[in-house]
Amino acid sequence: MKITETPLKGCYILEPITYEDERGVFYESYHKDRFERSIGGKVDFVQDNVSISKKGVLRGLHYQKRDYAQAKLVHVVKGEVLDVIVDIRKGSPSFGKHFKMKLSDENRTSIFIPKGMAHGFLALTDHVIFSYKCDAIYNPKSEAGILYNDPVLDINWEMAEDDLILSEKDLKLPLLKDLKL
Ligand SMILES: Cc1cn([C@H]2C[C@H](O)[C@@H](COP(=O)(O)OP(=O)(O)O[C@H]3O[C@@H](C)C(=O)[C@@H](O)[C@H]3O)O2)c(=O)[nH]c1=O
Repeated sequence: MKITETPLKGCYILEPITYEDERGVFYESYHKDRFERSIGGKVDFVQDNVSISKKGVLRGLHYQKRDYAQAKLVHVVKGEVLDVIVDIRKGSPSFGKHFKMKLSDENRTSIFIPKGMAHGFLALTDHVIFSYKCDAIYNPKSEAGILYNDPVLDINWEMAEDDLILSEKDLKLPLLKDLKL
């Protein structure tokens, strides 16, 4: 596994070794020991999630507050997404900055997102299967988020606004400046 730290401290890109033969492909999507050695710390994942999205679906930007803050290990099983991570850690030198990257079933790359980040992704293909591990359980009362097109974040989603599909909930998310962090 190749690991590279992104410009957001503690947020890593993980590229697995893949094995291809006449049957297809094999790779380890998660290996606890190697993963923890690579990031230099322990993470106790307690929930695995899968979402399936049509092309143009934008989910985000989400985080859970305080005691339910989640670190995530995200990965695309099928299709391609533009994955976006925003640093909302108070006092962080990269506060308000984002990192984005395409994740797909071709690059087979995962991103480790530490606690204190907001996360979202845009499905670039139909029937995207997005899979991720979380180190804190889902808690609806702790759910929070930031509006995907908050001008302060200046995220280029690389798709026409008219083609984006968002939930009612995500369209009503607040701006970064209005969050109580
Ligand atoms: C996230 C989540 C949702 N749900 C339920 C609540 C709701 O009825 C339905 C759909 O929820 P949402 O619309 O919040 O799903 P979604 O927009 O896919 O939410 C996810 O977005 C990405 C970007 C993330 O980073 C995740 O942490 C998560 O917030 O699933 C759970 O039961 N458990 C969970 O862990």
